[in-house]
Amino acid sequence: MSGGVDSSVSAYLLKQQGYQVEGLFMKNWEEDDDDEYCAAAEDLQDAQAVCEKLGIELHTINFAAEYWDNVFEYFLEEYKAGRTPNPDIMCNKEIKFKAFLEFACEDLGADYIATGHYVQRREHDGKFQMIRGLDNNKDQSYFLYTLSHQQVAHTLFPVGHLEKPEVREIAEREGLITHDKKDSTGICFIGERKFKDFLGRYLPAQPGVIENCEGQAIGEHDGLMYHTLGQRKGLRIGGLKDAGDEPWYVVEKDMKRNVLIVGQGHNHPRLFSKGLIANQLHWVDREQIEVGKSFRCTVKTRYRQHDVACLVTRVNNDEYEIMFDEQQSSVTPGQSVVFYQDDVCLGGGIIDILIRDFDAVE
Ligand SMILES: Nc1ncnc2c1ncn2[C@@H]1O[C@H](COP(=O)(O)OP(=O)(O)OP(=O)(O)O)[C@@H](O)[C@H]1O
Repeated sequence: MSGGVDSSVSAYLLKQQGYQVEGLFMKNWEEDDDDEYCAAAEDLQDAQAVCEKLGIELHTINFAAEYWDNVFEYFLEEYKAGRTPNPDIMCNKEIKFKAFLEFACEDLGADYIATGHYVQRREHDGKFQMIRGLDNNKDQSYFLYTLSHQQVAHTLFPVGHLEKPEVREIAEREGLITHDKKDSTGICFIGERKFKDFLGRYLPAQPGVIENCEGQAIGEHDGLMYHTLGQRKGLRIGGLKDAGDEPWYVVEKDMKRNVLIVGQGHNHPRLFSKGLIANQLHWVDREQIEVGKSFRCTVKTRYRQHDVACLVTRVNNDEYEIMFDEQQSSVTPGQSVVFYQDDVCLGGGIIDILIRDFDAVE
């Protein structure tokens, strides 16, 4: 229980269904002097209030050391390498569905864990598949592709077949104080504080030049790690004659020269990829395919993106090539590519290399 509305209603629904329910609140981040930004204490109080209302016990556990070693260090390494990681996906893999699941089953004697994620599961040929959440707007399967079918088999998703407004209505009707609590946004350990200040505390920033695609210096950046491909906001560009009003977008991070390369207009050709190479593949319940073999499915290269049809080919033991039917804008190394067959989440991997027309020309 996170102290949010989705896990509160999940606990309520399971109790209604006759399960013996207990709450588990985890703490993953030790606050520092900046703790005005950390809502953990308030979240714990809310989880406690909901458990009291439901008449269930609340346990707490601290996974801050595991989180630091397995999620936060990966997050910093990726930024250092010029990539844009997704720590929530790593947190699900290493913490929620590993340390947390093990603790619940082994130490608390649970048969299942349940979370307030908007996904569903379905038994198929004796295995559990992960299905998109019914509420298209909230579907969280993108963040859960690292789960195995055994982990899915041990997890209940009580709100996955509901729309978010229904979940809030249930919470209000049942007098749960979390009913109107705002959805969490952004990276949990950064919270509402400024991303740039936060990252700057852990990684040295190296200021440099911004160039246009013709190699002309047109601005300055405070560090490549503060920028991501496709980004528009926060670029300091100036003094360019006849540039017009169209906004500028990051199209490349030249790590060797510490130069940020930008292109003008949201249709700039260098923003588009026709495919990508992914590694660190995980399959929820699909058999591994042989090297050289292909299959068709749809993918998302970012949360809240429409699926795009593609051909997936296993290139070697570790790498897969994904070629889109239609070019995609702002695909970003370090983010995840997630595979679907209709509503079934097949699995996913980490985007390593982009396949773009202009790369071949250069
Ligand atoms: N600190 C925590 N302790 C225990 N469980 C957590 C914690 N944070 C998240 N979870 C579990 O993971 C689920 C998804 O977490 P996420 O951060 O995406 O929150 P959310 O979708 O806003 O859900 P909620 O409304 O329950 O906070 C939660 O519903 C909860 O079951």
